[in-house]
Amino acid sequence: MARQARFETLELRGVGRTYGSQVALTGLDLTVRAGEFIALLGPSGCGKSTALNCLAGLIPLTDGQILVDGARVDTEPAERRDFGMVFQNYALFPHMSVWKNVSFGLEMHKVPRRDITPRVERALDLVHLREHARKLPAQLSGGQQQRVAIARVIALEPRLVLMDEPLSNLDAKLRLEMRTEIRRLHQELGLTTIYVTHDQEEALSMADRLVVLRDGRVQQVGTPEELHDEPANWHVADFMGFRNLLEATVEAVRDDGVVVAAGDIRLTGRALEEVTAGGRARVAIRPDDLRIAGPDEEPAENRVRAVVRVVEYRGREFALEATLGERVLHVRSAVAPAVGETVELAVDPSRALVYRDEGQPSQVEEALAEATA
Ligand SMILES: Nc1ncnc2c1ncn2[C@@H]1O[C@H](COP(=O)(O)OP(=O)(O)OP(=O)(O)O)[C@@H](O)[C@H]1O
Repeated sequence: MARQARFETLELRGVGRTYGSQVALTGLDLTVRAGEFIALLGPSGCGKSTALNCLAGLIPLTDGQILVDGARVDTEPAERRDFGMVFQNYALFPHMSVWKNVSFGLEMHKVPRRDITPRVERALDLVHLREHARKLPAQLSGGQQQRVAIARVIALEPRLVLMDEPLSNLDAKLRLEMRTEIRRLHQELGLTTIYVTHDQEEALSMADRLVVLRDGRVQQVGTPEELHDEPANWHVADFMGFRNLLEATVEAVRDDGVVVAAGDIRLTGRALEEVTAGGRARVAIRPDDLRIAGPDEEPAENRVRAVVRVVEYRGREFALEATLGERVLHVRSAVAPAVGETVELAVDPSRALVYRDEGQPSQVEEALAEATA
């Protein structure tokens, strides 16, 4: 098959997929620009693999359209889309050498013989595997196998690269190395990439834009900074590492902030969704935005007195858990108080994000409920 020209835009319009009465994905709208690195992010079962497989043409859509530069591709079979896929389990041919694994796709695509050798060489060079070309996949480490899978896709020069949790079978150190490697390849080759992961750090460090999914629906699309600083709702905040999610009642909505009460705690925060006095809310605070304040430090507002229960050393700082009645607060701190000590925790009102609460449990609460069931 002849290579198709790179595109300007890839558009998903109302893409959905149901399995009987089970909605795996619904109403996915997204416009991807040429050269972008997009991460589809969300917890297990949120529909990210479904979205990727719909794009790849491995499963048909039940709703919506996929367009490349305005022309529909969702009606085309997978092999006509010119999209390349890197799978979680590498999906290498075990009986073929590294070289053959990479050249095979080119042969299948009827690339002229004289072009195959330079393309395989270049792809293997890019992933630093040239000297392993004669080996079989079983003679390689997991990281090297994943590099072969990536080389195979690079050699095909597809107009879109799809990656489904490509690093989840690697150990932590290799995962970090391969993150940088994939990012470097993306920058060097400018391949438009859609990358599925449940790891928010991975997504934040690699992607130009992130799409956060939950229960098959898009929650937010934004740059890493946008998602990090201003999650659209408390579920996104939950997923983005705001470990403190206090259930609260809105006391007052003022120009300079929203006053909320969570048991004995009273805080002024910044509303990122419309909230009304008397309504339920969730206050989301990152562990590194809760700081231990000195007794005479000004201002004295936005303070919580809590008892330190756990102190864990984490390299340059400490991860603390402090309790206040039933509540547990997670704090990142440069200093380590003693276990049992009472501390004053302070949060800047702009860093206490206030959201509407419809009463669903958070990830942690769900996990606790499952564990005690
Ligand atoms: N073949 C299928 N038949 C029925 N339901 C399915 C099928 N494939 C997926 N689902 C359901 O669709 C929902 C989304 O699944 P999907 O695999 O896309 O999630 P995911 O976010 O990729 O999760 P994971 O990270 O665990 O792979 C889930 O509730 C899943 O059970």
